Amino acid sequence: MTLEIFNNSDEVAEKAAQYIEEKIRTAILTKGSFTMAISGGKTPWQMLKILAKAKLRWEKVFLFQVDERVAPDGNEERNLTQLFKSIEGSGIMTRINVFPMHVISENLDEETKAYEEAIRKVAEQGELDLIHLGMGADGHTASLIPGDSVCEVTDSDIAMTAFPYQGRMRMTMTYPLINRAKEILWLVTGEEKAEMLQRLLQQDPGIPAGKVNPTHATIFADRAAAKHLSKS
Ligand SMILES: O=C1O[C@H](COP(=O)(O)O)[C@@H](O)[C@H](O)[C@H]1O
Repeated sequence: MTLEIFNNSDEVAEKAAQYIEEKIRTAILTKGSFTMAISGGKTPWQMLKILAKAKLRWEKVFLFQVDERVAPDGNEERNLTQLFKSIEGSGIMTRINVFPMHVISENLDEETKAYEEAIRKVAEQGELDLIHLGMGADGHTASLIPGDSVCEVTDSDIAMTAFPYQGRMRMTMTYPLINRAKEILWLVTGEEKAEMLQRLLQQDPGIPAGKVNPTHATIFADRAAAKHLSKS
């Protein structure tokens, strides 16, 4: 696991966008396409806004969601709403292949299977080229929530949480899929994440983030999140 520390969250977003742009460029040149997944919350959107300005062959990019809240289409809490807001006006909207998690269906278990299949159709052996992850101040990542049995799922790539978290049920990528990714890019910013960043680096299995495969993982953090690190 590699750690890079930047001055602030704006710098993290800019460097992460540059990093992903380079990965996309190389993948398209070498194998013709790029498959990636993006998390939700608040951290990724600035990065995505910057990335959307890159001159790339966006029709070769397949973008999945790491997780989603069960809420109506267009709801501000939906990660998809924020994703679309981040790329609107950039000109990539009609070119990039976005795969929304369908969370307003009557049968969400069926939708989890359908999403898993959609990933397997475009990503060989269901291995995404890059998964972006964030981390909550409680150590959750994706919607792998502390104490929720969704963290124990090993036979599906996509699953529903057993309980609402912050008021919403969620659909999420599970460990098997996340841990198969060719590369993981963590974005961790803000002082409230400082303790969890230490635990992530120690691969502490007591928090959901600590159980993510560290082998091909890079963490981009800001100084606030990394404030304890020089002391440890
Ligand atoms: O609830 C969520 O939170 C985590 C962390 O979000 P962040 O904005 O604090 O980085 C996020 O990774 C996850 O996708 C999201 O649903």
